[in-house]
Amino acid sequence: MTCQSPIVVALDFPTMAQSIEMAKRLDPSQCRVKVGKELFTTAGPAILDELHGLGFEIFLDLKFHDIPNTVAKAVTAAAKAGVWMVNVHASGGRRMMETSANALQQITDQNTLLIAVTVLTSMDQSDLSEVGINVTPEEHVKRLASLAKSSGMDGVVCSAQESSMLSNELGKDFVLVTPGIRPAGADQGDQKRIMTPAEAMAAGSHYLVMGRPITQAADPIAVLTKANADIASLA
Ligand SMILES: O=C(O)c1cc(=O)[nH]c(=O)n1[C@@H]1O[C@H](COP(=O)(O)O)[C@@H](O)[C@H]1O
Repeated sequence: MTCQSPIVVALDFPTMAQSIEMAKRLDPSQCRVKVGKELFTTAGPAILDELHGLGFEIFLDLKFHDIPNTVAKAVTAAAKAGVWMVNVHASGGRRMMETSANALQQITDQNTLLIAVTVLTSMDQSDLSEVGINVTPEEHVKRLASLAKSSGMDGVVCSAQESSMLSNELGKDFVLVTPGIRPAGADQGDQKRIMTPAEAMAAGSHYLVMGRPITQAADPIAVLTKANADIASLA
């Protein structure tokens, strides 16, 4: 089923049963889903089969960061499992990203998107300084995104606050995946660099990752429907 929406719902649940219960309330034409570290660690690859069986395209968000050979093997395994998108950390460097991109090119029957995480949306200037990076989040995102593009990545994960800058710098075809999406008035939680769904799309984001504002809402479908409507009204 072709998904009409840029929204990717993060199924950050502690059990397979809870994530499937949420997925069954969602419609694969209205959103994609994301399987992250918590769910994959508890449920294993079986969760991918279950969600594919429900008709969803899956972003497997395990943010691989290791030596080039290990990451290339991991993204290959993800592509063979048929996921729509998989990610690595751009800070793993050029050889890690190039080796992974080359490995995916060998798999001719899959078009899995390979995306690099730049600066996590939970981090701000002070978090970067503490790990020895003394430039603004925007500058560091730009540096890592340029490296990701020249290393063969299809796009990056960044905050929507950087989408406009990256779209101008790296072109409109370079895929921008933006978490830290908060409808007006929603709880910010641990996210620091945030935007609303409509603002993020207007800034040039291609895909919006939304977790708690949907999954923890009293009426998750209402929040998703409203976000899709706000985005559609931009067109
Ligand atoms: O790669 C990601 O998806 C990701 C990168 C990033 O920089 N920030 C970020 O929040 N994420 C993920 O996006 C989701 C955001 O969830 P909420 O904050 O609940 O909307 C979580 O599953 C995070 O793991």
